[in-house]
Amino acid sequence: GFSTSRDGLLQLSEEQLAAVVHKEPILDHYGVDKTPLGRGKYATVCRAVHKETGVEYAAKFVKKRRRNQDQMKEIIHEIAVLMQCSSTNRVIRLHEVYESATEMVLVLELAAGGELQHILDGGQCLGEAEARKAMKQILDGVSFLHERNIVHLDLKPQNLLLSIEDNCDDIKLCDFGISKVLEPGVKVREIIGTVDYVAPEVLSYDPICLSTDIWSIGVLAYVLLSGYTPFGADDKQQTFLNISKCALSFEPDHFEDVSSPAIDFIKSALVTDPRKRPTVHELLEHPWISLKCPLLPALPLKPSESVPSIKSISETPKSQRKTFC
Ligand SMILES: Cc1cnc(Nc2ccc(CC#N)cc2)nc1Nc1cc(C2CC2)[nH]n1
Repeated sequence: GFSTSRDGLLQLSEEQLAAVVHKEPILDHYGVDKTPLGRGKYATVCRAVHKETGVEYAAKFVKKRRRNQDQMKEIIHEIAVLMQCSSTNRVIRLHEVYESATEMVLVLELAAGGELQHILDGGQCLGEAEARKAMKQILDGVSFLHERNIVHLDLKPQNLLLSIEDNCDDIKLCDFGISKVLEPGVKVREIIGTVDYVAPEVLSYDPICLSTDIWSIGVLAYVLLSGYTPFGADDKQQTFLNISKCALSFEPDHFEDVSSPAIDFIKSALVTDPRKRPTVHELLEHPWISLKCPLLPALPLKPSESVPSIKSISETPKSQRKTFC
């Protein structure tokens, strides 16, 4: 088990840490690419190949000190969260940790498809079926976290990784660098996160809760379906204002072929009062995601079954008609 400190950070005992941290140089065991794959807030991530096995990973280099402040508590928290998430495929797996004088290096599962953001670059968006499939996986990952009282606080397309390039069949959450564990009675307030995805309570410095992630999920669905951010503006201040006022609009030409269940899903999450937002489990039950009605029968039907003709459907009493959607 892991203990939490007063500020929402998980802790590891000396033994737990010693069990995962290697003190020798990572370069003794891995070939690390010079060009980084990308940068988190305070980290550099490079492709790394294990010399003996040839297996590829993503090595995340995190400075132990930042602006002359010790960051070990925050780094240990990220390691502990990743260790708690080792039983779900919806979160990037932690493999090993290396420690040098100045850095901690998290050796993480490589998602070769890169960031979901990459698909959205150039103003692209996903088709509704793709967006639904992506959102279902993201909700599965977030429900795993929320069941453990972990709030991610930085859900955005850059932190959603694809196992396979341009393919939304296997999406993984990453970057728990600013996540928190919410304990009853522990007030966590953080003015962080990425502007476009941050919830109103973060801007007004009110306590953060699991529903802070639900707001970001609403923004994510809006972006995947339209390619636009709902509150984006030319400058940060205006974006903050749009978020605080929850100035939400659905431009007809950005949403013309988006279904009303999808619009309703977005509207239900983008509610100013965090207590009025659905939980992640309620979102998993939302008609857009759970697709309450049965899908069209997979063709071809068995020879014995004939597809009912329109005439026979109209003769079938309403109560006995199968609904297709
Ligand atoms: C092919 C690829 C391309 N670009 C990034 N960008 C990136 C960099 C840092 C963070 C922020 C973090 N953490 C998020 C995305 N990650 C990739 N694969 C990863 C990246 C990783 C682990 C998460 C680093 N596994 N596979």
